[in-house]
Amino acid sequence: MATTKRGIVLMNLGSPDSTRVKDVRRYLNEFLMDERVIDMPYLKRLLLVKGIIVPFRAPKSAHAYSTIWTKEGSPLMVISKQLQEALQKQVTEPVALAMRYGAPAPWTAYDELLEKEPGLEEVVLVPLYPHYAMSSYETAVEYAKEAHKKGKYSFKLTIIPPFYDNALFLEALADSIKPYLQQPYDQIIFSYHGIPERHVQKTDPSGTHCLKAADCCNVSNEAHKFCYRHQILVTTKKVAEMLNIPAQKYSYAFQSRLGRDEWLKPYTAQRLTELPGEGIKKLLIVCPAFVSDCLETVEEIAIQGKESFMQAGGESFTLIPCLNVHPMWVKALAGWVREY
Ligand SMILES: C=CC1=C(C)c2cc3[nH]c(cc4nc(cc5[nH]c(cc1n2)c(C)c5CCC(=O)O)C(CCC(=O)O)=C4C)c(C)c3C=C
Ligand SMILES: [Fe+2]
Ligand SMILES: [Fe+2]
Repeated sequence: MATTKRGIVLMNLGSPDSTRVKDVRRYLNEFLMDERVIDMPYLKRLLLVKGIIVPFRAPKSAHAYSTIWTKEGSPLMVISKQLQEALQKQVTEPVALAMRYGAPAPWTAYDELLEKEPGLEEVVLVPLYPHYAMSSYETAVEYAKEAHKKGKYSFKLTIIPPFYDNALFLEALADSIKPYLQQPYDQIIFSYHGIPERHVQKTDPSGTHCLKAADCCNVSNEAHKFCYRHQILVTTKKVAEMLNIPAQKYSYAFQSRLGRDEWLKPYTAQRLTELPGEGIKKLLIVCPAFVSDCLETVEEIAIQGKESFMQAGGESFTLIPCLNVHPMWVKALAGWVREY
């Protein structure tokens, strides 16, 4: 029986090349000039990003990165490479890594696979995002498709869909949280990267359901295939059920807001200052929109978030690590690649 010669590309977001302001500026310019991240007409976006956001943000972000940077690079890059190596041990197909911003670009990953497997017939692309958002999953997929088309590669590109409700992902996530539930806690927050509310409406193909219909995310609808809010609610509810966490002991919130637009609510930063006043003094926090620890978990939550929670009267604050190279997560990836 002839088998297809396949390769795998794991695709994550990417980090700056270093913590130097110049490198962070270049990274932020590429990231925020993405029309799926800052969805404005080109000239308006250019003025806002290059004239206002990046000049102010780059030095601050560079400092934030410097507090979490390791000898090998940013946590996101280091962990993504570890994941690539761990998956490579489980599958016979060559595995490469690509990033949406910065290096390695998708074409570098394609070329690397072709070098290892010259007769490559199919590449399975795994965007490392459990949930659909135009600013994460969609932009990564479109970028990888564009690179495939421009490079006139002859192999077929197969793309793994968002896996927010996939049993293997949920089981791995639940397993990673479980040991932390042994310690005394008042509540566990599922904190997801936020997005502007406008983005949720933009990805609704009907234009009439998301954030328009009553209780939209809990009423079955075609739009949920692209609805970030619906998908994070499903992940939260299913994991809480799997771990028997009672309703009053868990909640969800959205972090990393940028700018003044309305983003999905509640905001994690605000909840962290309110919770101690509501009697929630011992907090667990998990960030399931990220499969690898990164600036947004290690700096924003574990450093800044902890500080504001403790200053508001909190007693204990524990960040549960992302899936990173959890054996069940690596196994899940290997299984999907076999299945697709
Ligand atoms: C989980 C998926 C992500 C979504 C959705 C997302 C949306 C989104 N992000 C910004 C702006 C920034 N995000 C930044 C960092 C960052 N974002 C994600 C993931 C998602 N972003 C990750 C994994 C990271 C960490 C990268 C790392 O190197 O560790 C940053 C850069 C850092 C900073 O200056 O804060 C920005 C800027 C917007 C505007 C947005 C939706 C519109
Ligand atoms: Fe982000
Ligand atoms: Fe929805």
